[in-house]
Amino acid sequence: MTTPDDTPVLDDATRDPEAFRASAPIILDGVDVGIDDRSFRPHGESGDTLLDGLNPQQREAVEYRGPALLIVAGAGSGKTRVLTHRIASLLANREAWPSQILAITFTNKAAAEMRERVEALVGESAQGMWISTFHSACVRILRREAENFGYNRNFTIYDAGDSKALLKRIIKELEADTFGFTPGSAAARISKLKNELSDVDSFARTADRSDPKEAMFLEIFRTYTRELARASAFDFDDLIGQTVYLFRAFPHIAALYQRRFRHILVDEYQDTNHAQYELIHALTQPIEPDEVAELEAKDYNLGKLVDATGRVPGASLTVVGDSDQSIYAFRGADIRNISEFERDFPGARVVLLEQNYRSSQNILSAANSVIANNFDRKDKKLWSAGGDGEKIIGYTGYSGHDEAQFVADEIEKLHSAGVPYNEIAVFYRTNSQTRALEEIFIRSALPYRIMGGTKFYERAEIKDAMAYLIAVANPADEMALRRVLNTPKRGIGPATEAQLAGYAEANGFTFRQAMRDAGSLGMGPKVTSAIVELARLLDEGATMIDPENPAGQSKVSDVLVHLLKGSALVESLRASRDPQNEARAENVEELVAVTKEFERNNPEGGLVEFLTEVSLVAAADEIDDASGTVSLMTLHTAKGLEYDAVFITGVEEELLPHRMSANEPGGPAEERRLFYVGITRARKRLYLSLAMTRAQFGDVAVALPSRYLQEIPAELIEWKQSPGFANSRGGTQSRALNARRASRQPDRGLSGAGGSFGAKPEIPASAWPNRVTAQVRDNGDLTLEPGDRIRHVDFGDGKVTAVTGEGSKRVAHVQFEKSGAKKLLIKIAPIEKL
Ligand SMILES: Nc1ncnc2c1ncn2[C@@H]1O[C@H](COP(=O)(O)OP(=O)(O)OP(=O)(O)O)[C@@H](O)[C@H]1O
Ligand SMILES: [Mg+2]
Repeated sequence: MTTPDDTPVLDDATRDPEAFRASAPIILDGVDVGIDDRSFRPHGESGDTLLDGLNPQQREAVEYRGPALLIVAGAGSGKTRVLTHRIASLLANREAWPSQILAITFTNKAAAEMRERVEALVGESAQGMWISTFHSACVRILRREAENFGYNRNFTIYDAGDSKALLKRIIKELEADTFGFTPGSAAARISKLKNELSDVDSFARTADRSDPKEAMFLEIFRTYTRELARASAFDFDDLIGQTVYLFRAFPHIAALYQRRFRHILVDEYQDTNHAQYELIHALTQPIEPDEVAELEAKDYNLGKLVDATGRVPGASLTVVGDSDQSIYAFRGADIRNISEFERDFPGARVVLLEQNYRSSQNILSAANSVIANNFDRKDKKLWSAGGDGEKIIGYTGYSGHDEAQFVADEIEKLHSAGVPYNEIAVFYRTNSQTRALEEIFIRSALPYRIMGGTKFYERAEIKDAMAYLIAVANPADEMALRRVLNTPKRGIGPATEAQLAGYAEANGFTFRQAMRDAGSLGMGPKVTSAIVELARLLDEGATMIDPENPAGQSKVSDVLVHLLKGSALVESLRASRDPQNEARAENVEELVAVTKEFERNNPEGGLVEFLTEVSLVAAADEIDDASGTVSLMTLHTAKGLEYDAVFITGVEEELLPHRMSANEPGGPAEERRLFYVGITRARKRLYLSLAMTRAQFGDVAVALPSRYLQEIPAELIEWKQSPGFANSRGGTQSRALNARRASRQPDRGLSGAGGSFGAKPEIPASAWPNRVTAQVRDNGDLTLEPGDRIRHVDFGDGKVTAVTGEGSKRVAHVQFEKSGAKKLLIKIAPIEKL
């Protein structure tokens, strides 16, 4: 493994600084930033041609040179494209070294794509740029600087599953479940605090300790923090939070990065949380004159970066975003980061983009009319010069399987008409919806891939094999050690494990040291030798990756194979004769193939780099456009992507909006943005589908059309099979009937399209114009009169101006404070009287 050089090599004076307007970069780690004139050679493209094919606003954004630029625009208006061209233009005009650029994307895949596009525009010079996610950028900084604040550079990264596993143990030990804590709830709360940059000490200062539940939470948080530190591990949120902490605590380290990155660009800025905001803020700070003097004394060689006033100005910051696509509030994302940008970065230029280049007008009109229902937003309308295009296709299945069959049939039609599979995507709100889709797709022999479903790396056997690698890379990682201790079975039971832990605790040892020393614990000879053998195997692995090893460092695949052989992990799976274990054994072998592929792609990368890469794969990263398969993913994963044809399935109440969001403040509005994100992924064809009954939450339940469907003008949708049953002959009754029939005759799944419930009732498409009455609730005989004040879950507070109609058709005319005048069907509107 190559260890990046930890001493910053400062400006290299042999370079001709006159060739560049900006001064030469600091070389932070030899591998990444070893740029010299030879590798900096934009081929052919001059800065001017980079502006071809951009509209005037896009050009303005690409050409702007100044401290801060905010590009706010709707979906598909070229925000990401502008970022790419902006980087290319800085490079092509030789205004910046690649190493002076930091571009933040939402997924590693988006990063790879942006790098490719920049390379296509300016050639190889894109190398040495940092184009990455927040998490990846922070890992690089932390690995380099870890030792400066008491961490080992081989620290482990705990993903969400690891954090929960640790919390599960802690909750058990503290008996915190009696207070109602679950690993999930504790993880969510800790994550939220960390995203607000609140650590355990600051939390302790504000927590109400007289409340036993709060006191217990503090205890959980404290133990969790201690265990992470002991294991030399960071959880996902720490990656950002600890980097911010590092910059605050060590200004001279911050200065290194402030000096290095001259251009910082952030995509999907609407989804940054407070910690990420602070990170960007720290990186764009100027270096003040007194600090400049101090740093010069330390050989920082700030050279030409120092301006006439004696300071190094802050990096130029470009952020792009769309507040209508903010879908991560539940993870602490804060739209205010956009709305307050101008205040936070004085002198910022704001560029608005209006034209959409992605979708046909019908798709955009649907998106516009849906999102217009969110109050508290600036009105903006997406438009396209590409013509109306096809109508949106709607379909109501009798069950999830019927819906899935429709999707599969339509995909086949598209495919025969020449749309490649990889230009087709199917979105859903929750992962549980994939079951029906998968069953039908398998039966129809449709090639598909699920993005971010049960991930390869989440499988138990893969986690086991990975734990061996982690224990080798980071001997302090106790969770990894405990995981491999008796996997495969070696007769080391929980009592022995506790004995080891106790011994370590009592003697101030690490768990690993206790294992090596197992001989002095007086346990049986068999157990003792099993433990000592395991410790020896792991130590062998550590020697294999030791940079000081005279025989040279081994490849990751060799280390893995050595560990697998030594532990007999695969062998024991094979020996069990359980066919599932055979599949597990194959998965572990697949992991060996993964390490080999990693070696091909990263000839310089070692074990730590491999582990980092694995822990940072996000759902969307699994997408492989070249693979010729239909992509299935959640709406959250779909952000930033585009496809010729898009299916949004399960457009039903309870799913979209999701039932969990219904009572959250801002929940339904956030769900609407999610739907908006889904709609705006489609270039040419959009399909919206739902089912009358859905097997969900362990039950077959009647499903109701989503309230959002009503928000799309009827003329934009052509219903192949309409959900207009509520208004057709027989009214709601026939629908209830269907539902009852459904529950008597459970969905037989593979019995075929619509076959589950016998003959399909004919529902005239003309029934749709009356459209769905999305029965969010039943307000019974709620009385309302002009003058009454009400609160609507989406529209906020308003005053009733008139009431018309009778019985269940009574309509309230309401003047909302923020969202204007609306008419609401009193029986079902999500309102309460104030
Ligand atoms: N001026 C232009 N001429 C032609 N095509 C363009 C232009 N600007 C953008 N596009 C294309 O339009 C599509 C959408 O652009 P892009 O992905 O950059 O939009 P976005 O604003 O980032 O969208 P989202 O909000 O969904 O992330 C892309 O295929 C892009 O190549
Ligand atoms: Mg984008």
